[in-house]
Amino acid sequence: MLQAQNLQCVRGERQLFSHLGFTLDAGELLYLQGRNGAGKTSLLRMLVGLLPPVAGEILWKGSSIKRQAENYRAELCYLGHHNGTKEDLTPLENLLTSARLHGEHLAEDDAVDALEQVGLAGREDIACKYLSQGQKRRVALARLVKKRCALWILDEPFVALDSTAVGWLAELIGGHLQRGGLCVMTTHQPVAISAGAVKELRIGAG
Ligand SMILES: Nc1ncnc2c1ncn2[C@@H]1O[C@H](COP(=O)(O)OP(=O)(O)OP(=O)(O)O)[C@@H](O)[C@H]1O
Repeated sequence: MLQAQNLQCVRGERQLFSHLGFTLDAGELLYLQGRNGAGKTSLLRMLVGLLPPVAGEILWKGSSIKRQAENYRAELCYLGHHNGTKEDLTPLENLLTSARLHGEHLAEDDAVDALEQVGLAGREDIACKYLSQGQKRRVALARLVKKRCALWILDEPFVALDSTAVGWLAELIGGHLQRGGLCVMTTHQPVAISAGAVKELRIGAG
């Protein structure tokens, strides 16, 4: 369903990778690996269409993501390095605003339920600037709970989470894969996720 063909990435003066390719099918998880600065985030940004490759092509369901940008965006959920939460808004406002910006319908009850599932019950109405780093990460992750999209692209999703939240997120990703979803992610922490097929791709040397 997701194919990367012959990708080349250059940032500044440096070529980070070239001739990079993989295929990922329904129910599969791809771990991107590599040292700091190897180009993992750059590849994720390419996969979501935010960074055009110097060469190569990314295909979703057999056709270039450039030719179906809107459809493709509707089928993916990207969680970047940064949480993308607005500090002055509450977790509930953040979740509802993010859904609206992405053209999704999210009922307030469902948003409250998502926040409860990520362990933020009782914190829904406090401005995010008063939350801890791990709680802010949980606000960002709450987006994954209700959004039913096929492809999850996650950049270091476990960062700042305590062990309970790491276990919860591993189960959430496992459930997504069991329902036939796909996931590409980077992590420097080895986390056990039950998935049909786990693929690994190492970027750069070392
Ligand atoms: N906008 C930019 N202009 C120039 N160079 C950039 C830009 N963004 C990133 N880089 C460089 O590209 C390289 C790869 O960065 P990237 O964030 O993709 O690495 P990474 O593998 O995700 O690293 P980490 O494990 O530390 O998160 C780094 O050397 C970085 O400095």
